Amino acid sequence: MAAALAAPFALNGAVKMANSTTSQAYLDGSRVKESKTLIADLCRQFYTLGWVSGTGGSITTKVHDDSIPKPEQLIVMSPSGVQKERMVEDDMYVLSPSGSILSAPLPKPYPHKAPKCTDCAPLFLKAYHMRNAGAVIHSHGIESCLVTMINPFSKEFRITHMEMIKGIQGHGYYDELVVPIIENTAQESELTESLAEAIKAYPKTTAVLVRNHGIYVWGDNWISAKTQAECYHYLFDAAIKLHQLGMDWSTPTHGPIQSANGVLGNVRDAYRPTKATKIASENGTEPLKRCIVLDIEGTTTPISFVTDVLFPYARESVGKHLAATYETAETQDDIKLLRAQVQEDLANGVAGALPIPPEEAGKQDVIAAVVTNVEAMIKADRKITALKELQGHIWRTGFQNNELQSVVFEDVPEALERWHALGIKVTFPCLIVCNVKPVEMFQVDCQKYLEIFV
Ligand SMILES: CSCCC(=O)C(=O)COP(=O)(O)O
Ligand SMILES: [Zn+2]
Repeated sequence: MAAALAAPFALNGAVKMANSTTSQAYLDGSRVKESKTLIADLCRQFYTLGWVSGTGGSITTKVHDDSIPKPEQLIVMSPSGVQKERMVEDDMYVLSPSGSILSAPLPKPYPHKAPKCTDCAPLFLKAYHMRNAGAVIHSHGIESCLVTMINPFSKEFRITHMEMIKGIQGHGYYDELVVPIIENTAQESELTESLAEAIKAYPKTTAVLVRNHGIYVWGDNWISAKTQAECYHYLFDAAIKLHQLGMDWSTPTHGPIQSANGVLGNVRDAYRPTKATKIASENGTEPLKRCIVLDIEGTTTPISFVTDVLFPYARESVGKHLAATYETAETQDDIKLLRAQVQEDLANGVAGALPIPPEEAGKQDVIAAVVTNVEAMIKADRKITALKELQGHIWRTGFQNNELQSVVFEDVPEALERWHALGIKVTFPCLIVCNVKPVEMFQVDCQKYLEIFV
């Protein structure tokens, strides 16, 4: 027999709920009984799946009763620290919709511990209150644990193009399923605030993963929570197996994880522990984060963009750029560099070199001579600093004026987003052949993922 508690809601043997008064008889009645038995049955079943072994994991359901609006239905929860597969109806707690304990199990003799409501109670209440859930399952299934460990910095689990995604509320086969990951804490109840934050930040989610621990899954009722929990575990298992096969679970094709030479790089390699990472984690400090150094020409951007767009643009814009910026210190420096280069070229008899007159000759004459020299240098495909500097400045203006539109391969934004989600920084080598700041070579929506080049 369960023991009824004197809770703030108990009124002369009646339990006052938000809009209705329920008698003690209701608390002891068949609907509550069915929910208690259901939790015991489900726990036995989930034990065989490894979701609630070693007393871990927990289940809660509302007392489904069509005559009572869901926010006012009573809640049944399992006890804490017990062998979940051996629980019976009388082991369960009954709570009011706001979370007050209305009835608790009777103590059992040694070696049983004194009864206590599940430590997951505050977390379950968040799902009830923030999502109007009808049932919540907390699983310690190893798949839900391992999937958070593959990429230890990831804040989300993402997967797409898997049939079982259809079993998750509001999702279709082609949708990307995103499950937030929160960090584990010493005590279950300490997870409450980060779980609430994740629920708020991911309005579409019906689950939250807890790193190195498990998952919380909720649904409109116990059937929905159970179905979704099964689908989530299936998808985590699939992701782990794909990862073991060297395949990328997060892309639509689930193809091989690209080699370090590929555009996407090798995310597994990005997490292969280095000595420094190992030492840091052994010391209990946060492991070092990794950085990917990207090339642009031929890696993120077609080489043809440089040859067919950037170089012609620079050639055609020299005169206009010099005329518009002639008085600036930057352009004066560019002209100074070019004048010195031309003097050297003249001394060496380089074809096409023509003297650039001194500043006193006037803006027009200086610009005309610079344009002639620059055209000859571009025609000869000279790789000289003076030319690269001027070209870089012309391209920068072109990107700023939107006369130049950046081009990146179609899988680059996806890779940048994924690396960003994994906490991996993306940067570029200091010397870029075309002397454009890398950030300018990317569409605005990609720029946020880049470390700004300085
Ligand atoms: C070995 S289980 C540790 C506690 C835990 O994570 C859990 O889910 C069980 O909580 P409960 O209080 O329901 O036993
Ligand atoms: Zn747990």
